[in-house]
Amino acid sequence: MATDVHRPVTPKTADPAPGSPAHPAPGPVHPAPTSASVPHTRAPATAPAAAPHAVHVEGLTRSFDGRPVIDNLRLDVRPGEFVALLGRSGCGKSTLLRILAGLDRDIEGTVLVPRRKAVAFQAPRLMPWKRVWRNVLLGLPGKPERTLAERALQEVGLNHRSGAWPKTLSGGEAQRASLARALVREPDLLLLDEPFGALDALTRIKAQRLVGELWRRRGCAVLLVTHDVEEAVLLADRVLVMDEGVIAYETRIDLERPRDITDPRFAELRARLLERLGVDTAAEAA
Ligand SMILES: Nc1ncnc2c1ncn2[C@@H]1O[C@H](COP(=O)(O)OP(=O)(O)OP(=O)(O)O)[C@@H](O)[C@H]1O
Repeated sequence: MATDVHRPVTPKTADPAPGSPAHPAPGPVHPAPTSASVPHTRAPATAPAAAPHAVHVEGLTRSFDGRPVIDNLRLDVRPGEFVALLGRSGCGKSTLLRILAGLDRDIEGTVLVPRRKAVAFQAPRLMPWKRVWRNVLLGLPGKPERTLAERALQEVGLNHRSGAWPKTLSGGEAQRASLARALVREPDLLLLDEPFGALDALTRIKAQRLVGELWRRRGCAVLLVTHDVEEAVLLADRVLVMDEGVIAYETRIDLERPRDITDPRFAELRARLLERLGVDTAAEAA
């Protein structure tokens, strides 16, 4: 697995303009920083020859207006592992995901991620002037064939809308198109930022199942940012809780798949995570 090393770079890299493709193109997204552009690294930032991790983050700090939102954070994700990231609103989950995606490089510390990675956000971010299949191929180098997009669309059950305009898609379809755009990149790491947040309950369940299936079929590592504790326990091998700029708590989900939400062990894990998030489960039951 080819690995990208994200090291602190100055001057600050501009974020992509709103509406620009969210998905880093395959290949070295960030040119290796020159020594002149690496003013300080807290930890040695050399990529191991054979990366034992899909994500390796050490000493990561990201501040806004002098306030660290991420503060000396450490995180490892194994290849093929499904990790869910919970945390109260504003604790820095999306910031972490954007850093892993290479969309924010104004950081201190070391970030090692596979070169092949893709992101899907809560908003599908499709270009309205491009048909669905062209959206799927957006940002890929060369002149990729339509069939490449259609294979990915097939995987998410959307091949029949390949020639459609984005505005004619339902919310669930648009989200699946966004997933196809991620999958077409053959990612070793799939970064999902609340991808089901805007979907209605039924569509959400279907989308969760789809992501579970895709993960099993593809074998890539997944980092899913979510507010939904049940979703995290349903899908993940490991659930992390972010607080005060670090991973404050983590638990392994050893339940067999497919998971049964009526299993008392499921309920126990859910309750423990809610407690960690500061939710009073007794009040919830009342
Ligand atoms: N570009 C920015 N400039 C200034 N502050 C920012 C910027 N991006 C994020 N922040 C701040 O950093 C903190 C973390 O934001 P982030 O979006 O990562 O939180 P989050 O955990 O994903 O929240 P939510 O669950 O509500 O989406 C927030 O206080 C936010 O206001």
